[in-house]
Amino acid sequence: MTKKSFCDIDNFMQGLVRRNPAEPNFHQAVHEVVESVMPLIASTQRYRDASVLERMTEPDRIITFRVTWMDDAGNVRANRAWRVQFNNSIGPYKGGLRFHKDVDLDTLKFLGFEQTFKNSLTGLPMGGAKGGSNFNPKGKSDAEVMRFCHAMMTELQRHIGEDTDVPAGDIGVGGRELGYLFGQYKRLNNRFAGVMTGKGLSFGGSAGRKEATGHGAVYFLREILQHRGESLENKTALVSGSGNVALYAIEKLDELGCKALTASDSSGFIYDRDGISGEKLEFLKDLKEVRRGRIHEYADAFGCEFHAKKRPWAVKADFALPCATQNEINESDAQHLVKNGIHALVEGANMPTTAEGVLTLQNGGVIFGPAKAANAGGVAVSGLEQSQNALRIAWSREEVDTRLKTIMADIHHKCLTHSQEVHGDIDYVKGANLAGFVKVADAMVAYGAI
Ligand SMILES: NC(=O)C1=CN([C@@H]2O[C@H](COP(=O)(O)OP(=O)(O)OC[C@H]3O[C@@H](n4cnc5c(N)ncnc54)[C@H](OP(=O)(O)O)[C@@H]3O)[C@@H](O)[C@H]2O)C=CC1
Ligand SMILES: O=C(O)CCC(=O)C(=O)O
Repeated sequence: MTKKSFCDIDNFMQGLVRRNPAEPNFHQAVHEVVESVMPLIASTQRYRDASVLERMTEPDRIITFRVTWMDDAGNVRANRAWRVQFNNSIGPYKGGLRFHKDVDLDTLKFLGFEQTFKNSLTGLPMGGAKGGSNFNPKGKSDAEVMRFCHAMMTELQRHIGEDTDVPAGDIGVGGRELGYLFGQYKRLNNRFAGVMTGKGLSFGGSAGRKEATGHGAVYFLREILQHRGESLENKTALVSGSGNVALYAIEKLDELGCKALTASDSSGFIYDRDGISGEKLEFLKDLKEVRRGRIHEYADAFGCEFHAKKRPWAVKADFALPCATQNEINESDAQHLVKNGIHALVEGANMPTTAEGVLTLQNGGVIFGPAKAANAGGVAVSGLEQSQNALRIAWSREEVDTRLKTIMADIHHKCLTHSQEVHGDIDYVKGANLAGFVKVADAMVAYGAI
């Protein structure tokens, strides 16, 4: 009997779209990877024989459940939640939980798929997963968020474990939510185990985890620049978002001598020509992490520009770090960035640039650092938190930071090793996709047809 050949990208994508209709984000994430890895698959018999791509694009398991909770007015409310356990070939499932009104299965499948490759790039033994709920934390009281988290963990706890699946935070899930979630796990199981990461420092969290994604993205940008004999000093950057990733990207940019000119939330962006630093950065952290206020309050307090309902990509700067959400840079935003001579764009958020946007940037000569590589610092320090929990020790902030820097440098090196030339420059997209793919694919081949 002759074997089927799946080495045609359009053919492969048509099949994927047919099997996963109405999931545009998932299609987008898969297409980008397939474009990078198909030539390698075409030339590698063992990957073709093992159908690695077909298996890698199908989640191992999707758990869907209802979360019932009570609001402050005594109304019973119901939300939908998911855990997408995508691939555990190289380690226990690992990836964040997202709480946002727009969360759906499409979003979580794209994120779980991306996570598999990102976790592989870190060099740590972690598989890929993602979860979350369409619960909207905006405007909810602490007590409502607590009741929602306790209700969600009442079901989720059946599916996770330190050697099975280890969730963490993502959009809408930070220190407060992780505390409520972990507390309920501990109560229901009577076990204090490393089943979640991003925990508070007093109950098993790692020093530096909160800062790791933002700091790591800037370390990745620094690696890109160092490779070309350049630096961050006396430069400027556009940052979007003002949540966990954005705040600590701004902090590290400032520390390394680069002014962050912008920050945003879903209501618009602020433009501070003097840069967000010192007491202004502390104000922004308090505004977003403690008071949960809106971004215009920064402009009100410091007299800078606020642009309602706009994104920052038309402002002139040296670098761009999108750190808010998926597809926040479209083709027209990318054209603005190219026109303004942006030198490099590094993705702090997951898939913040549309496929057309990526092409426009790359064709326009912008160095493009994709999310899988650039924002892997967060999950990498989550992996370090797992190690510390397993060993029942706690490393110092300096120790964790040193390891994070090494991991980001290694990821950069892997991208170089696996990249191909585009327009005489390094293609970090291909490099990251290939490096992430090979490790997972080799493990799948080793297991045989399971
Ligand atoms: N936390 C982590 O460790 C990691 C996060 N990431 C990715 O980074 C990105 C940001 O996550 P994180 O900082 O943790 O999340 P947060 O919830 O802390 O912050 C999210 C920020 O993005 C803004 N935002 C969210 N959705 C939208 C939208 N649809 N349009 C405009 N702005 C929006 C939010 O504004 P508002 O409050 O108004 O909604 C907020 O400023 C996500 O893509 C996430 O998947 C990647 C790796 C690790
Ligand atoms: O720390 C983790 O486990 C996951 C972080 C995350 O969700 C991500 O990398 O997108």
